[in-house]
Amino acid sequence: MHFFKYQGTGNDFVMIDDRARTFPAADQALVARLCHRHFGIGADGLILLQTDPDGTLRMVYFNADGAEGSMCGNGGRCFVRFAHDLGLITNQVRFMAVDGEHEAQVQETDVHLRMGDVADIEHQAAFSFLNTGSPHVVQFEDDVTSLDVVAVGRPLRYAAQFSPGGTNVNFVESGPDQTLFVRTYERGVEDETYSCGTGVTAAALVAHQQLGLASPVAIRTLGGALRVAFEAQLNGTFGSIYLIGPAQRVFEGDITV
Ligand SMILES: N[C@H](CCC[C@H](N)C(=O)O)C(=O)O
Repeated sequence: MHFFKYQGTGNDFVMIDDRARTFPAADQALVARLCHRHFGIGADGLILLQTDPDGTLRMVYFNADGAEGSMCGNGGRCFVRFAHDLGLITNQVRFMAVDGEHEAQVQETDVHLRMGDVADIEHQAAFSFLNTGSPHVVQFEDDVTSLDVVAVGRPLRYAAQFSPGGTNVNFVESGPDQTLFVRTYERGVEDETYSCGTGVTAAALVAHQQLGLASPVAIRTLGGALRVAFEAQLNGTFGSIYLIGPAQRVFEGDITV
């Protein structure tokens, strides 16, 4: 099986050109093995690039555990780069994903990916909860650098109030220059990843509401820098949300399945 490997701020994905629709998408064990860092290629997730009969590009995303996931922002940026590298698109594209249609632009090394509008942010005492294509807890911390993200994140990921689906968990530190530092525990990977696109999007929107940060919000992750641009409406909803940052091919190869 031929594959490509992409990464966007260190969130890495096995990318398969599945326009022939031959990939056995129901085989969770296969997807999990391809993503495994010791028995497979190694990735946080796997993405199929498909085309519908009417020519629409379609992104199908699986978490590293092999189950089909909800929307993946960094994966979406890598998907756009992949379609561009294959010569399927110019610098502007529309594609379908699990949460609906997305529009994106390729601008040099960056991909600007439009995310779905966000209507509801639930603020609780310790954290906020919202869905940016995937569900996210956003919790502010004074010192995110030395936080044990897995130890603190995992109980929230499995907390009864988010069952049965669970949630991703983001720890956010607000820096002196209006930038955020975000570390994320990702469900479906069940570990910290270097960056999570829907997670930093969630962090930026909460930081706008709670800290007054203006669009575009600059965010640092373990895997690099991202920006989130948005239009905040007076009624507390958000539109024209863009996740902006680099996405690149790392290597390609063949694996025996
Ligand atoms: N890394 C992804 C998020 C994947 C979401 C997934 N972990 C889930 O909620 O099942 C991102 O860049 O947005």
